[in-house]
Amino acid sequence: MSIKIENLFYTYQPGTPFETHALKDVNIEIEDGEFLAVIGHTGSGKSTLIQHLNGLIKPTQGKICIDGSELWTKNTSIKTVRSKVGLVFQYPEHQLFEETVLKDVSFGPSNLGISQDEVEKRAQESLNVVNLDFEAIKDKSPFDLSGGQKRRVAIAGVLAMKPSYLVLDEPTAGLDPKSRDEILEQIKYLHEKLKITIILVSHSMDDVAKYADRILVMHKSEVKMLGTPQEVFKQHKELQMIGLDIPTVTKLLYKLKEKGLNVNTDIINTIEAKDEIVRVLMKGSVTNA
Ligand SMILES: Nc1ncnc2c1ncn2[C@@H]1O[C@H](COP(=O)(O)OP(=O)(O)OP(=O)(O)O)[C@@H](O)[C@H]1O
Repeated sequence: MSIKIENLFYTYQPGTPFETHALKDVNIEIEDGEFLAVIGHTGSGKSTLIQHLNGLIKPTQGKICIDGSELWTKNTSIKTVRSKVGLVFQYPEHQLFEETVLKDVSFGPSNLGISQDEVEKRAQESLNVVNLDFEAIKDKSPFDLSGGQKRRVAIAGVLAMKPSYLVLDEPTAGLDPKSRDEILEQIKYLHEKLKITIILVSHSMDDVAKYADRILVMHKSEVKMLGTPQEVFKQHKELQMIGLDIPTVTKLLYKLKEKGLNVNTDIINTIEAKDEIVRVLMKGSVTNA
């Protein structure tokens, strides 16, 4: 059981002046039970990547298999995929629209063809999992809740579908530090106790290092690194050197060459010298997906 992504490319608005290659040749496998964090600068392709996982967007090229079933083929129903892979968007509370919390959390499961009792049972369980008191909150309007509570109600709505994979796009964005820690601890609980596979997009290296089994680093639409937090951090320290000025990078290029590494010194004193440093440092030390 796993999510397998092969040769995935995605282009927004192809053939127009606004054409953007948001994903280029992404190949990764996410194992059942794993906690994978996805990090990268803004615009690096993180959201585009995760929206492919539950069939929200269709690849321009390449394929995605969920537990062996290939998406976008006639044998795989999108409805089944969406119940297996739950997606929590950035600012999910903006999608709360029912009059009561209970109705909102019940919305997803009530479309699964299960009994009303089962729907309510799932809503109750999911609200408990995200630390909200079912009786106290079920009849409240979602609009009367705090920011952190709204976020938890939105996550409960996805959990009520009983997904095997939970994909969260920056679930802590805009929250205060206390609410952020609470949400991350709840995600940890879902992973450890309920054995849900977690795919978490985050901007915070510190947060992901604490919780993730592996970290996927996206950079300019490509997978830059994929490894354990230790591997990625070791590399990240080295990569911080690209923030250095060009004369320093130039000195570094020569030093690396002296060490016997295969370095192209023809590009000294250019901006490309920084890319060369990255290439040399990256080579061989981290699994490139
Ligand atoms: N609907 C769209 N139409 C055109 N281009 C888009 C669209 N959505 C995203 N893009 C572009 O695709 C690239 C990848 O965007 P994406 O949102 O996947 O990045 P991201 O890493 O999730 O960024 P952020 O951290 O800011 O959410 C960016 O260049 C972005 O401007």
